[in-house]
Parts: sequence; structure tokens; C-alpha cells
Amino acid sequence: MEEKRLIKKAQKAMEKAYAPYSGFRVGACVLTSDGVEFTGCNIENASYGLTVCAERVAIFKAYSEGKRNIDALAVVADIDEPVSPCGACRQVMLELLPNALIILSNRDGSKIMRTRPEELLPYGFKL
Ligand SMILES: O=c1ccn([C@H]2C[C@H](O)[C@@H](CO)O2)c(=O)[nH]1
Ligand SMILES: [Zn+2]
Repeated sequence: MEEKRLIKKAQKAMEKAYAPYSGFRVGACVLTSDGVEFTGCNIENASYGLTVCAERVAIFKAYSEGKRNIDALAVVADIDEPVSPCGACRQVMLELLPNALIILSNRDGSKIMRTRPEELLPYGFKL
């Protein structure tokens, strides 16, 4: 099943998280309409505000390779409950993958929430 594979890839990407400050490890995987997948992990910095979330790394990898049609995004964190994406990522999702299925899960993939960018960020800012 596609959803399970995306979660597995996000879990694998989570192992690469660079999170020495928060210790909060996150992984993500996007699926493009032509079946290509891009993974990401969170990458922190001593200048804390420069940190980039796992979701945005995966989304930006897809866009930077010319893949703008994203059908699904899976995000997992090393916690018991499904991860809740930050406000910045919600804003990015709304603009870059407005119609994608957003799959949120926990460390072992045992709990899954399914949502959409519009539901994660109602009345979001758009130009
Ligand atoms: O959905 C989320 C939530 C948090 N983080 C990262 C940012 C930071 O490195 C750490 C703690 O906020 O987790 C993500 O990558 N994705
Ligand atoms: Zn974020």
C-alpha cells in the first residue's frame, strides 16, 4: 500500500535528522504525480531560527527537481502520537501542494491521521 510505503520512507529519513538542540527527530516523504518520491529530515542550526523542518526539506527537494505535482506527503516524528506540522510548514503546504493528501504518523507508524493543507490551515494567506 502506497501510504505504508511513504510512512516507511519517512521513518527511514527520520534516522538522518540533524537535531542536536531539540532532540526531536522528524522525517518526511513526498510522492509526485509521476511516482517519484523525495524524502527529508529536519536540519537544525546553532542559530535556532535557521532550522528547516523535515516537511519543507522534502517539498523543496521535489520543487528544486522540477516536480511540482505532489499527490501525497507523509510526516513522522519519534513520538507516540502523530506529528503536528508547524505553522510555517502549513503555509508552505497550502501554496506548494494545495491538493495533496497529508499523512501524519508516529514513530512506529501505528497511528495515522489523514488531512489536507486547507484543513491544516483554514483561511491561510494567499496572494
Ligand atoms: O512537523 C514538524 C515539527 C517540528 N519539526 C522540527 C523542527 C525542529 O528541528 C524540531 C523541534 O521543533 O522539530 C519538523 O521538522 N517538523
Ligand atoms: Zn515545520
